[in-house]
This record gives sequence, structure tokens and C-alpha cells, in this order.
Amino acid sequence: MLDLLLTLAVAASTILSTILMLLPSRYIRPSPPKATSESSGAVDEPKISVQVLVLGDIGRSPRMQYHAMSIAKHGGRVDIIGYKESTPHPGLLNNPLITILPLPPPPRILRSNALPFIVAGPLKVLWQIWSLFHALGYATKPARWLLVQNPPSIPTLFISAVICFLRNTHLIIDWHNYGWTILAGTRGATHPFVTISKYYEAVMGRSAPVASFTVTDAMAKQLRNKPYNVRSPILTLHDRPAAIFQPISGNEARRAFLKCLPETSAQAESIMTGKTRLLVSSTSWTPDEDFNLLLEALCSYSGSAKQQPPILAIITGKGPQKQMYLERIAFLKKESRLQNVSIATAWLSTEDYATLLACADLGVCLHMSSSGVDLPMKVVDMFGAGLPVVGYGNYASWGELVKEGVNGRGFVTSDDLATVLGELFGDVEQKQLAKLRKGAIEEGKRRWDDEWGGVAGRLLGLCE
Ligand SMILES: Nc1nc2c(ncn2[C@@H]2O[C@H](COP(=O)(O)OP(=O)(O)O[C@H]3O[C@H](CO)[C@@H](O)[C@H](O)[C@@H]3O)[C@@H](O)[C@H]2O)c(=O)[nH]1
Repeated sequence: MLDLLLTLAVAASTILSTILMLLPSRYIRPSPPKATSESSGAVDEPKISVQVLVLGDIGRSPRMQYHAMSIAKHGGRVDIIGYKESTPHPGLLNNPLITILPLPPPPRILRSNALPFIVAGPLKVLWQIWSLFHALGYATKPARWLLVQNPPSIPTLFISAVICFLRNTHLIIDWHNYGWTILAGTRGATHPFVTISKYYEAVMGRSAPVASFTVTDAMAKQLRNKPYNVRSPILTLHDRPAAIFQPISGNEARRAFLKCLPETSAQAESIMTGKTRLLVSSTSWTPDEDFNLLLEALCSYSGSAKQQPPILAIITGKGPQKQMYLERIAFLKKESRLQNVSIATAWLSTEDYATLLACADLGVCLHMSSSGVDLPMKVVDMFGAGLPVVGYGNYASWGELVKEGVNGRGFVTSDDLATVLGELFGDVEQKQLAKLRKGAIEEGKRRWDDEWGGVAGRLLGLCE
């Protein structure tokens, strides 16, 4: 009997020791040094170390890329972890303080619609759990901070909390929106997954982070109340334009760019003289943006009895519903409902995307906000480029971003949008657009760096 007990004790202690040895290493102050520059043999140590996590395409996650660049700019070491599907922001590449760690994408069968959601969903989550755990726990050095984008929240928030516990890391959740409201948009508000997801997000939000950032004041206020009841500090960090978004420097620069860009080259002169109006919208082609609103408005504009200037509409971005809308556009063209309107879609380099916004006459935003308290980054890009915006504005936080008649206009229905387009583009002297442009330039003056330093920089101990 004693022999058996002894054998069991040895086995249990061996298993426990093995588990302990296999656990991810822990963060110990100061952060592990990494050489950044060597002058007279001295090695600069990064001030802090941060894992920046987004369970999405890094290149299409502007806010998380800006976080990474800001941390590095202030001397912090960053591992940015996410999918690498498109080219990341140039500021991330070749930066000695920033390492990009790509997550392996789930197998093709889980990404296609071959399996029902009830099977593919959990399998995809299992895949993500393992890849996240490996990336955060083993493929990267221990860090003082983990800054995680929410949503997606499953399984990101849970894995982040476990990793922070194991590695002695402080967790910050960067709330861009809520996962459960997005899920409700596709599955319906009463779907059991939506309820589970809501309470999971509330529990994780309440228990896991040492602090949270939100994109609006309205969201911060919600998080302090039921069902979230977050008690750790919540700091609003409004999206602001990055330095790459600037108003165009003059007519010659505008003409040169419009002539070079394949989507605008044929109509460059006509846009320059104001005969054709250049409208730009950007999107991730997700179900929370109803492009039918824009298409219907363009059809009404096109069918108007009034003589109105032709429109060239360029929609930029990548995403799941793109093909569906391309088919819809082809149908409307075939039906001759887009007479004086041309529509092109594109995915541009970050530089070209920024310059196109600066060269356009009007930006359109169809972001509908599943939660009512997030805000579209694209409008911020547009203001940075000095571009006035017309956007869907029927949600609580819209007024935190766009001032009606000062830097943009809001709409609710496609008829409203058609009316606004008629008013702005039908104004031969372009006085209204000029006024809005002035407001957009003014709004775009406060930049990401100014906003970030006072909120995130201070929390991380990088700025005064
Ligand atoms: N390089 C490049 N980027 C593009 C292009 N077109 C769009 N983008 C990028 O895609 C973004 C728009 O993507 P959305 O997914 O439509 O984002 P959003 O609605 O404007 O805002 C998102 O981020 C916010 C936080 O920053 C969230 O609050 C919001 O819920 C949403 O997730 C733009 O800001 C821009 O960075 C392109 O042709 N080229």
C-alpha cells in the first residue's frame, strides 16, 4: 500500500513539474533587453514591452497598427500579433522595435461555408485558442502589457486573461465595439450564441483587464453600467487621423494623382474642372454597412429630373460582401439605373488610399454601428485628409464625431442621402462643399499622436 502511494506521489510530482516547466515564461522587471541602437557600445533598452493583439488582418486594423507605432515611437518594444492578409502599414515594417507575429489562418474547410456554423464555429474557435495560446505564450517574449482588440472577443479575451495570469502581464482591452452586437446583426438578437456571447464579454470585461480604452464616451459610459459593470479604469481614446492622412497640397498634386490612379485617370480632367464629382466610400464589406442605401441614393440621383453633375464613386476596401454588391451594381447598370454615375471598387496601398481621400469631393460612410456606441475609423481618415463626410447618423455616438453642417451631414434613409447628394453636388458654386471642407480640415487637425499621448501614453508610462 505504501509502495503504491509513493509511486502515485512520484508520478503526480513528475506530472506537476513537467506542466510547470512547460508553462510560458513569466515577465520579470525590467523587460528583457533588445538592442535598438548601439553607440559607443551602449545598448538602449526599450522602456516597456507590449503585446498588441488583434484576431483579424493586421493591415486592416488601423487602430491597432497606430497603437503599435505610437508605443515604438515612445521607445517601447512591441510584438503585434494577428493575421497577415494584406500589407501592414509602412510604419510597422522595418521598425527595430516592432515585430510582426503572423497567426496561422484556420484550415480552408473551416473558412469556407462547407460545414454548418454549429460545427465550423466551435472548430474554428479551438484552432484559434491553440494558435493564440502559442503566439502569446511561447512565440513571443514575456511582456509587461497585453493590449487586445475587442471584438472579436471569443476566444481572444479569455486566452488573453489566461496568458496575463500565467505570464505576469497587465491586460488592457481596447473596446472598438461589442462582439455580441455584431453577432446579433447576423444571427438575430434572440440566438442563444448572442446571449452567451453577451455575458461572456461582460464577465471578461469586468474581471480581466487592469484598464480599458474605448472609442467613444458613450461606450465608456455603457461599460460602467449593466450588464458590464466594469470597475477598473475606462479611458476614452477617440480615433484620430494618423499622419499619413493630409489634405492635398494643391491643384497640381491633385491632378497628378488623379491622372495616375487607374480608377480615376480617364476622368481626371473632368474631376479637376468640377464637371464630374468624385465620391469615395471605404468599407470592410461587412453586414453592418448597407451599401444598398448608397446604391439606391445614386439611382435616385441618376434618375432626378434636375440636371445634376455626373458622379464617379470609388468604394475602397476588402471584405466578405464585396462580390454580392458587385453583382448588384452590375444589375443596376444593366437596368440603366445608373445613368450619370460610374462606380469602381478598389483596394489601394495605404498611401494611395490616403491621397484618394484627399483628392475626393465627398466621403460617404455607411457604418451603422451594431452597438450604437462605436464610430467608424474611415470618417476619421476622411477628416484627416480634409474630406467632408456624409454618413448614416442614426446612432448615439455619431454626434461625437460629425458636427451637422459643419464638417459633414447625416442621413438615415437612401432618400435622405439622395437629397444631400443633390444639394451638395447641385450647388454650382460648391459653396456648401467648401464650407464643409473647411470644417473637415479643422476637425482633422487634432491627430492620433496628440490623443494617444495623453491617454494611452500616460497609462503605459511613456508620456507625461
Ligand atoms: N490600405 C487600405 N486601407 C483601406 C482601404 N479601404 C479601406 N481601408 C481601411 O479600412 C478601414 C475601414 O474599415 P472598416 O472595417 O469599414 O472600419 P470602420 O467601420 O471605419 O471602423 C472600425 O474600426 C473602429 C475602431 O477603429 C471601430 O470602432 C469600428 O467598429 C470598426 O471596427 C479604413 O479606415 C482604412 O483603414 C484601401 O483601399 N486601402
